[in-house]
Order: sequence, then structure tokens, then C-alpha cells
Amino acid sequence: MEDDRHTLFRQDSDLDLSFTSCTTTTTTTSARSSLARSSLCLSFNESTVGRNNNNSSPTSTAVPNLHSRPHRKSDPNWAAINAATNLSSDGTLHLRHLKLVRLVGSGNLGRVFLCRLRDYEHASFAIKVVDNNLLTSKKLSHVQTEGRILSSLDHPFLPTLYAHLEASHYTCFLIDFCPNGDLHSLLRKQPNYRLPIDSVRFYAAEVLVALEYLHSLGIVYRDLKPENILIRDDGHIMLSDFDLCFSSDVVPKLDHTRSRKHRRSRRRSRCGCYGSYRSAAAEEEEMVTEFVAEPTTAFSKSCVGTHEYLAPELVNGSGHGNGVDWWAFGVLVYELLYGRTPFRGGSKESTLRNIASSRDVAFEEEEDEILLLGEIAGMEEAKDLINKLLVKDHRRRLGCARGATDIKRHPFFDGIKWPLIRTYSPPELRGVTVKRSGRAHVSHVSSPSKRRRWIWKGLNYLLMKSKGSKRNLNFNQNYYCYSKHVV
Ligand SMILES: Nc1ncnc2c1ncn2[C@@H]1O[C@H](COP(=O)(O)OP(=O)(O)OP(=O)(O)O)[C@@H](O)[C@H]1O
Repeated sequence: MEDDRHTLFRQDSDLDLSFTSCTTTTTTTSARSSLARSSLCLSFNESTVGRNNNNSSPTSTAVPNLHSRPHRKSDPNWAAINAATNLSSDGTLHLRHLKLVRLVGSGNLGRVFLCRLRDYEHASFAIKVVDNNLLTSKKLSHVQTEGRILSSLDHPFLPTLYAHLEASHYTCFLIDFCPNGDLHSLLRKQPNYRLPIDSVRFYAAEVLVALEYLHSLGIVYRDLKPENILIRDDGHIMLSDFDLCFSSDVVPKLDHTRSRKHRRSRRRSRCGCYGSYRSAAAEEEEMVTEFVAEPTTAFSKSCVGTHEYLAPELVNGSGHGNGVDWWAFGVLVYELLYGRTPFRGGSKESTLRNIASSRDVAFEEEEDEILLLGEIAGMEEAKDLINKLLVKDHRRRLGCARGATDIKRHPFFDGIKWPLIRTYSPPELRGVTVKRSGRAHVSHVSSPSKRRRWIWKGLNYLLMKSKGSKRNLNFNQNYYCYSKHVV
């Protein structure tokens, strides 16, 4: 991007997408690093289509009225989009309303740019631009899948599709811009490519909630990896890249299960020479009713994903379902903790052999010591979680039967108040600049020893909220409404 001006699109009346690379920007996005692992998609008889697409009339597909939903009403991005479309002669958003600022990344399907609305500079967006003429029919179907999935999402840890534009042979998706880059680049900036365990817990919990939402819509993601986890300006995550997803039916149900509950009882016991009261933990069983919406009947035979993250059933080609995401979730937690994936071999083939073999996941004890330098709290729980997720037989894998509901209960996530997850303050890590919005944050998801502090902050927040504190009503409106409905 040496030149001042670049022209991306063929010039016609609606395609004025020239942009200046010297436009002021203080953001620090890094394009995907060259070490990023690309997704694979095995298919046969691919052919390139659409070289001479004559459909040059630009169209803007109205995205389902997300902005009219109560929790979107005061979203500044929607306000800017609404203002721009209200002024547009035909009431829709066009490419001419957008000003490209700079390229932020590129992938298999297209390129992603930071862009702004011409008359509303304060609102930043990312636009994913796909040149349909360069794609095979298989990849074009992935673009369609991505558009379809994006238009169905409405979740704080997933992108909002502000507009889907078709212009000439380009398909463009206008989504949220994430200035902190992706988790893979972030890992590369940390000592030994590893995150402290509290940060692992924070990102894993947010990814889990995003996957839970996708699965409840019947969507199996199939491409979980740090490269596809972007960091928003507020430090929270946004899962991206939905071209490899597949959809299936899901039947939500209320599950009644027995759960062991720890009860602290106070009983008199002889303790030392003072015969004082002592608390004793007692366990009792209780019936709990839980909402479960997991696409357990999802089934696909195509082999897609990223080598190091492929589940054994994907490698074997025997057909797979929802379980591939829970396997990949285990690989992700491992990679964030250890700086490498658990089955990685010297080549892609040996990685696949390791995954398909009966070899269990291995943890190197000496690495634990180097790893946490005293921050051992939570490490045993993390390993146990990984062991339960990286079970080669998907029928016995944690999450496969009841989805995130079971994973959220694992001791690694003990103490997390799931409905409040959006208020936890993100970890302060090298390479992340978090925009503080005056929002009430709960100290980030921490190990049991540090947990008391954020529980108090959470309580404080609830108390202030119930008193109708103005300060709280001013923070990110997306969250306020989100939590208001969930809590
Ligand atoms: N919303 C966003 N905000 C900031 N950067 C983004 C955004 N979306 C994508 N990027 C950057 O652009 C890169 C490519 O985007 P994306 O993965 O969506 O493209 P793709 O063509 O689908 O790639 P893939 O090869 O993974 O299928 C990402 O790695 C990321 O660095």
C-alpha cells in the first residue's frame, strides 16, 4: 500500500471505492500473520464459474431488521447506517456511501478492509469484498453460506451484518470492525506464545458462549481456531469466518438432570482445644431443569477445517456432526495454554496421523512449571477439561450430547456468572488496546483465588443497576439490553 490512492473496483457510477491509505487511523490491526493456518476443503470436480457475469447492477440486500430490535436501538453503528440510508435516494445503502480506509486482511475468499461511512466518520466497519469472478463454484457456495449465516446472527460475540451488497461481480459484507486483530497474531506477541490461565479462561468462556449460540441455531461452525477469533475494540471477542459452517435441525428441550450440590453446613465439632464451630461441606443431590439446544443429529461427510484442529471423525472421513466443534474447542484451550496444538506433527500428514491414532493428548509436566510461574491455580481443571473434550470417540466427548450446558459446568469455569459474561473486563495483554467506554466492568474471569473480588464487583454492579444508577445506564447499550433480558 505504497501509493496514496488505490482503486479496488472497476469504476462505474456506483463503484467509487477508491481509498486513501494515509487516512488517519490510530487502530492497530495486524493482518493475519504469515504463520496463520489456512482452512482446507476437500471436494471434487471444482470448476471456475462466473467469469463473465453480466449482472452489473449493484444491489444492496436488506439485512433482517436487526436495528429495529430493542437492544439495537441505540447502537451507534446502526444509527450511522440508518442516517446514511435515510438520505439515500432509494432508501438503501450503496457502495458509494462507503470510504475504504485500508486493507486489514485477506483470506481464501476475499479481502477485508476497514471502511467508514462517507458522512459519518465516527462509525468504523469492516467490509469483506469477494470477487466472484475469481472463485470456483465450490467457493461461491461458501460465500453464499457465509452470507446466509451472517444474516441470521444476533449476538455480542458474533459479527453483525449491517449490509450485504452485490455490485457487478463483487459480493460485499459490511460487518463490525475489530481493531485488535485476531487471537493467533495476539498469541504470537506473548512470551512463548502462551496466555496466562485467567486470560485463557476469559477467551475460552466467550468462545463457548458464541458456539452455544451457533449450535442453538443448528449451525456447526467447523473452523474454530485462533485465527478466526477477532478481538473487538472493547477487548471482547468476535468469532468470524462462517464459510465452512453447515446447518442442521435442532430441537430445543428442557432437560431434567440430577446435579450434585455443595452445601455448607455449620455443625458443632471438636476443633483443637476450643471446641469451636466448624463448617462442613455436605453434598446433596437436586433436580435441575436446563435448557439444551444442541444439533445432535447434524451430519456431514465433507472434510473441511484446519489440519491441526480437525476432529478424528473428520480425518477418518466417517461423517461428522456437532462434536467437531467441541473437539476444536479442546484444541483451542490447549493451544492458548501451551502455545502449540496437541497433535501437531512435522508435516500435515503426520498431524493427521496423530489425530487419527489412538494416542491420547499428552501434557508435559515440566512445561507447566515454566508456563505459569506460580499461577498453577486452575491448571489441573484446564487439563481435565481438555482431556474430556479431546476424546477420540465423539459419543463420549464432553459437549456432544448436551452442548455447552455440560461444558459450562466444568470446574475450569467455576464461578463464572454466565449471564454477566459481557461485563467481565478483558485481560490486559501485550498487543491489545482496549477502548474503555465508562462501562461498569467486572474484573476479568479469574482463578478461584482471585474470584471473590469480581463476584463482589458483579454484586456491586447489580446493586447499582437496581438503584437505577445513571452511570450504569450510560455504558454500552448493547450489553445493557442483552443482560437485561438474560439476567
Ligand atoms: N471484522 C474484521 N475486523 C478486522 N479484521 C478482520 C475482520 N474480518 C476479517 N479480518 C481480517 O481479515 C482476514 C481475512 O478474513 P476472513 O478470514 O474473513 O477471510 P476469508 O477469505 O474467509 O479467509 P479464510 O481463508 O479463513 O476462509 C482475517 O484473518 C482478519 O485478519
